[in-house]
This record gives sequence, structure tokens and C-alpha cells, in this order.
Amino acid sequence: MDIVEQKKQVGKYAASLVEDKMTVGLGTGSTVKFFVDALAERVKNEGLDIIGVTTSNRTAEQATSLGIKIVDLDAVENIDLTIDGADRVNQQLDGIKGGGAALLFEKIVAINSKQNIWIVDETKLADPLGGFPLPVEVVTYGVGHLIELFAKADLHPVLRKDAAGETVVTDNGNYIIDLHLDQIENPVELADWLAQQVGVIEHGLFINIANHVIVAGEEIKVLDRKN
Ligand SMILES: O=C(CO)[C@H](O)[C@H](O)COP(=O)(O)O
Repeated sequence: MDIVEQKKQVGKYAASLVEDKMTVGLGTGSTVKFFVDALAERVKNEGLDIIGVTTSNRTAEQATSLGIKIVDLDAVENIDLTIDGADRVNQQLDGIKGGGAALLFEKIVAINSKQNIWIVDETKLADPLGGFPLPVEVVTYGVGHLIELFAKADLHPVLRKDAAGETVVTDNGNYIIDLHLDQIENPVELADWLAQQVGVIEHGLFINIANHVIVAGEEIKVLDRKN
């Protein structure tokens, strides 16, 4: 099964987990796109009655265009279930997210959710975490100095640009610095250090957040958090 088929398969599987009357967090990315498609099918064909809270303008536009009712996070007490993608996941179900530059809203939605499920293909499993740049969302002011600080700390920072060579600006008007690390041996320590740096708004290490990870493949595998 090719990667696109795997993403479709796992997106559809995740949509089958959504129950009537749920408030559902909708993540961001190419895998979540298939989940939102499948969820909208259920809304249309089965009359599934749900409310969505989104993590990016992209997902909000897709969901709204497909007839899913979207509300602001502050309009709900909490979220029953959030389905999101991930860039890398280790055996403890901690991960790297933010490849699609939506990490800030993704983390805010996640910590306000009773349950978080990530949907991935097998290429995303990595222990230790690594093999994918770690995104850090930063304020635009003084970004050059932050890049210097990260470089001195051997974190191999690169300011994210789009295909046209323009600096990527997030939905919140910030920049992304990608840290090109081969392996992250101690994600908790790095997460703590990053959170302490002035100018850092959020980083893409998602520790202790996913309750389950659904892995696409010839057979779907569901991994459960142990602690
Ligand atoms: O964190 C994310 C966006 O900020 C995505 O969930 C992550 O990048 C996975 O995306 P995809 O399903 O396209 O591989």
C-alpha cells in the first residue's frame, strides 16, 4: 500500500472512532485532511452530530467547506477527542509535530482535549526521536539572535522558508526555526530548555500528550500510552 493509501486508510479509521454529540479537535496536515474528508462523509451520510475545533486556518477552511460545524476553542468547555497527525513518534508515544507549522494551536487544542489520538504511517515511527527537523515557533523580533543562540547550543537551526524562498509565517504571525538534529536522546530536557528561551513561543516536542497512536500499514496497529 503506498503512503497516500495509508494516509487515507488511517484517516478513515480515525473518523470511525468519532461518536455522536462529540466536540472534536481537528489537527492539521496531509493525513488529517483524509480524516476530515471521512468525518464529513459521516456527517453528511449518517447525520453525525458533532462540533469541530480546528488547529489551523487550512483545516478550518476544509472542514467548513465540507459542512462540519466549527467553533472557537473558547466556545467549548473542553474537547472530547482530538485527532491529529505527527512527524515522528517514539515508543513512549511522545513525538515531534509542527511540520505543517501549526504546532502552537495543535498543542493548545491537545492540552484542552480529554483524549488525543495521532494518525501516522509507519515511516513516522522513530526511537530515539529524530530524522525530522524539530520546529520551534518564535517571535519575529530578534530572530537572528535566537538563531545564533541555537547554533551555539549545537541545535543546527534553520529559519523555515517556503518553496518560493519566502520566510514562512505561521497562522499567528510568527516564524519557525527548524532544528536539524539527527537524534533527540533526551526530549524532556530539550523541551524544558527551549521553553525557557525568551522569544520562543512553542516547540514541536509533544511530551505526554498522545493517548493512542494509530499506525497505517498492511494492517492498522493501535499503540497505547503505557503511563
Ligand atoms: O504537526 C503537524 C502540522 O503542524 C502535522 O500533524 C504533521 O506535520 C504531520 O503531517 P502529515 O500528515 O502531512 O505528515
